[in-house]
Amino acid sequence: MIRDLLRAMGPGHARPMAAALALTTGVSALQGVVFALLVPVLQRLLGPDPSAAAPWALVLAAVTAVYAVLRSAGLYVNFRVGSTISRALHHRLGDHVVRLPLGWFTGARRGELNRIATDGVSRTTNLPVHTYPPLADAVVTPVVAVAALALFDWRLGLACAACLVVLWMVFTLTSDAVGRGDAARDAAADEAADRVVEYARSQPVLRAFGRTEQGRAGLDRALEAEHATARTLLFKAVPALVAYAFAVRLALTLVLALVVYRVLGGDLSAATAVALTVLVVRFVHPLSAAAEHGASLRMAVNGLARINAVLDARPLPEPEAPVAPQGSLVEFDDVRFSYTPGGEKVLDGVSFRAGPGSLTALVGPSGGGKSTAARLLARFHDVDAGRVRVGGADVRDIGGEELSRRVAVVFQDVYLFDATIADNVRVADPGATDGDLERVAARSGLDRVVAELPDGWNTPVGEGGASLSGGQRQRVSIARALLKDAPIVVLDEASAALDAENEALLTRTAVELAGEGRTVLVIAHRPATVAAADHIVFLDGGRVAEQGSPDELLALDGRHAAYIRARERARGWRITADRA
Ligand SMILES: Nc1ncnc2c1ncn2[C@@H]1O[C@H](COP(=O)(O)OP(=O)(O)OP(=O)(O)O)[C@@H](O)[C@H]1O
Repeated sequence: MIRDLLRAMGPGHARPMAAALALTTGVSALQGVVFALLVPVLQRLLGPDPSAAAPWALVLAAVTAVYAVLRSAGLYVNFRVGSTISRALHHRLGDHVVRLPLGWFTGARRGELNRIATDGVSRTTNLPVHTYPPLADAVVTPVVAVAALALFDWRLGLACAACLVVLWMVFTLTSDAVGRGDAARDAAADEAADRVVEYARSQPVLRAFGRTEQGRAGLDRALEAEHATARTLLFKAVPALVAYAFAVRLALTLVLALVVYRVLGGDLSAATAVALTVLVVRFVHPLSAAAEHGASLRMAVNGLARINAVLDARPLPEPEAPVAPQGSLVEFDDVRFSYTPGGEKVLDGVSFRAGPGSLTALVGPSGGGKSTAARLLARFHDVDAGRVRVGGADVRDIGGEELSRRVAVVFQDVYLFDATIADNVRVADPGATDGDLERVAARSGLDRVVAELPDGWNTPVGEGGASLSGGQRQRVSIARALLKDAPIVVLDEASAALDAENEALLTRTAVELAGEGRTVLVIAHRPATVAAADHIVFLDGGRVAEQGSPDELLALDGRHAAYIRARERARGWRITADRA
């Protein structure tokens, strides 16, 4: 547990953590000494000569004063450790996550990361303040007091020690049961959180097709599964906690019965019996609370395991001696790739070239591998075999920053920050002047969007860009890519319906960018964009089924031509081999 915590926090925290732990443990042990000192004080107070209690009372007062000071210091130190843990875990997660390949951030991972960074970290932060001190009081204090008790009466000490061993076993079983149930509930809660977000996002589609009930089925299933795991946790935890509380009371009753038995047998004086009874009864509450804190400890352990699982996710290796690409030729050379190790091949021997000053359209049926090819070019993932080259250099040998400078991607599902339009475009170049913004806005069609909005460039776009239309978001995204001024541009054409103006905009931008000497790849869904391309790569089932110029592929009258005819029929278009 401590090792897991230190691993999650990173180097430099071992000493302060060990000091805080030692202080908390020492304070609990000292509390045991305070309780044990009550025995000689009470023995003498209740005996024939109460004045004999004075020296013991002085010792008790001195130890209690030291205990009070250390307890306050411990509280302060533990609060500081708690905030250090919170800061360290957030920084470590933040620093690590930005180095993870973009392919790591699937929808499910985003939900999980959110819960880990909030719930997982807060459980761990609670450890030094709310979990460990009461647990140490419930475990260390009785152990020390029992050891001291053995000095007064070894038989009673032995009986108490046996009780503590049995209680420890029940305690371990209890917290294990809660820990297992909690891990299952956590996984179900992650799934439910993802489904809620998905349901909210899919509302426009579900309502458009009147399928809100059917669309809820997945969410209902996930919520039901979460309830089921919460119920299971309850059914496991409550009997375990009740059994533990019963075991504590049974053990204390047995010890008290032994005290009475020994008094009646004349082996123990009444004064000692009263003193021992006070001592034993003093432990009922902390011992009873131990199971709850043990359960919290197990939950924190689960949270830590999830934090460490994120920290164990490996970033893509950066080259030790980065190679500088020469130019912006893009080459796919017999590329093979699957999303899961040993899983189905999503790209299987894909080879093509996209040269500077040309527009290459990746075309093909849904699931053919077009987006995957674009992601491999931007190195969201590494290929399993073959090579993706930029300017003659394998993308794995180019530094991450250099590759990002060279490749700009306009995604289909544009994400905008909850800031103004200007801020969103400036993400590509924070130092861009207003003039730079106007220039890229004129080229991307964003100028018309800005002109129509009352606050112009200063219009807030809402979370994720929610207050803009799909077409407006795409224009912001294109403006952002233009501002980045990268020599290689990948445009993922929206497959959803956009208005005619927006449809034409992307094609025009792609042609213009290629005309300026850039390497442009478009994941093309529209016949007009395909017709405007210099080179078409038709991907089907992860393989290049055909490739060539639009004229060549139409003349071939193969898979590509049939696919385009089908799409034209669907849209009521007519295609010619002419460039747009
Ligand atoms: N993150 C992912 N994890 C696992 N499998 C994935 C992932 N992304 C895509 N796939 C799978 O890889 C295959 C190719 O998907 P890809 O998105 O590259 O196809 P596409 O040609 O771009 O399709 P579309 O035109 O519908 O966007 C599909 O079978 C898809 O289910």
